[in-house]
Amino acid sequence: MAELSENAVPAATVGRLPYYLRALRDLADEGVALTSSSELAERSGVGSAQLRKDLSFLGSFGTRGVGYDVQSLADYIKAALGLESEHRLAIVGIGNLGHALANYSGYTQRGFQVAALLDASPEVVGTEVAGLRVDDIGDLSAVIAERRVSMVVLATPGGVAQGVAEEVVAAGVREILNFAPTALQVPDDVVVRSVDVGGELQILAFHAAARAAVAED
Ligand SMILES: NC(=O)c1ccc[n+]([C@@H]2O[C@H](COP(=O)([O-])OP(=O)(O)OC[C@H]3O[C@@H](n4cnc5c(N)ncnc54)[C@H](O)[C@@H]3O)[C@@H](O)[C@H]2O)c1
Repeated sequence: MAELSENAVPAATVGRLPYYLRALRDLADEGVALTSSSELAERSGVGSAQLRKDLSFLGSFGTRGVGYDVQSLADYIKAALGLESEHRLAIVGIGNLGHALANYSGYTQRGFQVAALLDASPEVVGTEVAGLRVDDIGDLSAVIAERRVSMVVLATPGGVAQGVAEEVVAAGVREILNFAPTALQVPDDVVVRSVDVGGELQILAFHAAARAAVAED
């Protein structure tokens, strides 16, 4: 399939595609060949009208009364997400979080391979983590070029994250997954996604407080 332009699909739809893909993979693993929009929506945790609308941005799928072909829809979403070829990652900052991220076993199944680990500490550089030798951050641009790294996962302390991100961008990387508690300033053509477990917990705390306030009324 031709790659979709970034602007053709709303960001919120792109954000749900991985959930549809995971649900389709589960169905395929269970030997299910055809699925309905309601089943796929339920497994993905969205409403079926939302699912149909999201899929309409990608093309025309499904046969009325028959449903969606699990494998071909999964292949189509994979292509839309740019997962037909493997993406090679570097994880920068191999502390507590970097170790956990390096040891995560789910990358391959989802289209990624960890190709490099980098850190600044002499105690960490040269050690082996998850089967890879940790490289020195000073060798960042060479490592990125040699290992054909296209995405970087940032797990350094917040205070150094901006500087590291600038080096990563200078080395040619355009996609960064940022775990550091820093709002990274990057050029317009660089995409940063930030993960914040603490922020998510605060949102849950908001809902808990709102529920408690209603119960008190
Ligand atoms: N987003 C989240 O939900 C979430 C959750 C946990 C931690 N964090 C953040 O992730 C980061 C890492 O947390 P941690 O607990 O693993 O910390 P840590 O101190 O255990 O690890 C940080 C690592 O970064 C390395 N480092 C420092 N400066 C560097 C540089 N310039 N270049 C490369 N490596 C460098 C250190 O040597 C260390 O190994 C912190 O910023 C923390 O706030 C975010």
